[in-house]
Amino acid sequence: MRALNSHVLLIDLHYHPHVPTSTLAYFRNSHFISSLRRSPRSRIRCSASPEIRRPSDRFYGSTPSTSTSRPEDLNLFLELLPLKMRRKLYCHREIGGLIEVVMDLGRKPLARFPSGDWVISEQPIVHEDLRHAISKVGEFADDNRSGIDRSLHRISAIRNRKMQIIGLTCRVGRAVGGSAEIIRDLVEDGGSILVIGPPGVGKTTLIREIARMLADEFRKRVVIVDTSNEIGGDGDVPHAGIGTARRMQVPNVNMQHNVMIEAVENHMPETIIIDEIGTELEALAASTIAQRGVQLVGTAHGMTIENIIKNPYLQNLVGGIESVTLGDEEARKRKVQKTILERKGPPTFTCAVEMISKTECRVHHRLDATVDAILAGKPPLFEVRQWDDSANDLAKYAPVPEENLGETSDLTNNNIMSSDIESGKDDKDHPRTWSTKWSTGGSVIERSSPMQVYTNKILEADLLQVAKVMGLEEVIDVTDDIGTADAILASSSEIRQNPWIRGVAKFHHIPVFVIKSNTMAQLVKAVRMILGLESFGPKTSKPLNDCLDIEIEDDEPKRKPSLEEIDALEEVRLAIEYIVIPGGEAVELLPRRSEIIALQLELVESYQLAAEKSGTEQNPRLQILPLRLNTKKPSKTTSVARKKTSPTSVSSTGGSGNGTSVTRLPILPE
Ligand SMILES: Nc1ncnc2c1ncn2[C@@H]1O[C@H](COP(=O)(O)OP(=O)(O)OP(=O)(O)O)[C@@H](O)[C@H]1O
Repeated sequence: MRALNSHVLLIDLHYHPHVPTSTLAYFRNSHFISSLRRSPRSRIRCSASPEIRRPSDRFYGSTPSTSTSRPEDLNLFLELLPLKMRRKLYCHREIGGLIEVVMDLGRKPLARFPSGDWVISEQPIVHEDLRHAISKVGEFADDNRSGIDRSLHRISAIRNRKMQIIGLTCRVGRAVGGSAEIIRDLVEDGGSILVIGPPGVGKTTLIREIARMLADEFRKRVVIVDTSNEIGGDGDVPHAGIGTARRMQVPNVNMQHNVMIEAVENHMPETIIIDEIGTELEALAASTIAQRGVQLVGTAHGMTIENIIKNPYLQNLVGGIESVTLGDEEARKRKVQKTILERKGPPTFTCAVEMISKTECRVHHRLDATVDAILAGKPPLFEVRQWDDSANDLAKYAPVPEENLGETSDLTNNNIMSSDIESGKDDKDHPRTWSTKWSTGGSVIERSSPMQVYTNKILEADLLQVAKVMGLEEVIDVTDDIGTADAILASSSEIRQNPWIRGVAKFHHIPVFVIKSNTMAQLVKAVRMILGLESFGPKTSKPLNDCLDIEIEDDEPKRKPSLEEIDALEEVRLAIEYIVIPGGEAVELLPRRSEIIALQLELVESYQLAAEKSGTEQNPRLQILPLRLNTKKPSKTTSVARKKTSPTSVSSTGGSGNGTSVTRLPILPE
């Protein structure tokens, strides 16, 4: 059951004038930035019900969402500081958003706020200040971290070579209710979620709230593997911020992976929450857990998925990578180099969230697709989400991939959630809400349902099957009613024979997508073009009186001639250039398959010579005659064939009158 059952879901697709500044900063130097700037983006806004907002408090008011930490939690934190420093800090207007206090021996103490650092006192820290702070916290574990009993604060120590503490980083921990609203749909979906982001961006706070949400709202059996007691707080009774989730402490950091496995084996969890997966063993333990069908929510340090892919210890989290050497044929088909990188196996996590700030993130709905795209050197598709605390509003931006930009001007505002489409994801929160606008002749028809395609002499079942394989069955459908169709899909022969299709298309302002053959490859391309996932290419005829004709070209690379073909054509060339033309004699060629004979005939005709078929039905062959053809220009295919066989150029040195003789060629060198 959803806790925020009064959520309002507004689907609002339009050009959004602003991209959040911090998002832009994050994407600087990235090719995504251009697509974010240039592309029309779809925006989905989800407003949460007002109940989740509580009256803001000076201590918690400046934070996004709502802190569920108690005021005494902050008092516990401030007690770490000597009285004078405490008083000064307490008066700071941003005290509610305090992130950390840094105390280094012999240096001025610093307070870190979201707005920047602030010097608490001009008096440098002395041993006594450090001793005071240390006396208020528990023992430091072997990761040099400690906490304050029943609070979420984290105290990390810096030691000198004699192992004496000479510096402290004291981080304010707080449970922030509502901080997981930004990815509520992912949490609810039940897939495993990898959260990555730079230090201090709010990963621990986010997964703490996810743990609470899953345990309290979705009634799941949640076990937190709490390596440095950061999620559930210090002490044996966990902090209220984790709700009814259970917490397992870890005696020392090197045992984190053991405790992860132990959690699955002993406590029958449905979800395991783990902060900071950082070693190969932990990554392996995570993948073991995922294989046992347990939902996993974990964090790792890194800015982007690419960082994780490049990290040899964490690679396993995204399925691992391996280099593969392709055969010539395969490499040509895929249009890639022979040695490529590929994902080794399925990633441990279903989706990934790259945290940009406490209120912004990038969601990769399908981690496998993202990893594959990165390995193939293509931009991965993701969704940018931004939580607006003041409006209690979630905005989702889906950048259109770069390759889809630029050429779709005739079908403007073809706004589709491309990342979701690509991922084949069926968002339960907003099913069947693809909104498409076709702009035709100045009038815009708006619709909020799957694209309706009218097919002509193309099996509907074929189209639907292809859409299904592509994971796009939710966004494309077929219709019998051409008047309500968004697009027409027809074969080129049909279009030639039945010009009425164009007439109707023109009348209803519907684009016509024309395929040459009913192959899967052409249908895949057609589906992508209809949905605006692929540009139309140079062959698109511009709108003729509002009717847009889009010819779908074959992606197949032009086939190289086979050895047999080269051999047969070379035979023709030699016969013509050595015997037929200089000697004026007919030449009978070797028996060949009829397709090859057709090619030979084309080449003969390109020399403007006549030929006739001879031989038996089983062994057909061609005879080149020393007779000149009157007209016939060399065809395109023939000229290609000629190039392949390196023909010698014909010199026009004269010719005989009655059309039966040929121009003689100079004698060729031996
Ligand atoms: N949504 C939020 N609203 C207000 N404060 C937040 C929010 N998320 C995190 N914080 C604060 O930001 C600071 C850093 O948060 P957190 O410890 O969760 O970051 P982190 O990414 O886990 O850091 P690290 O990687 O160093 O462990 C903490 O003081 C925390 O209270």
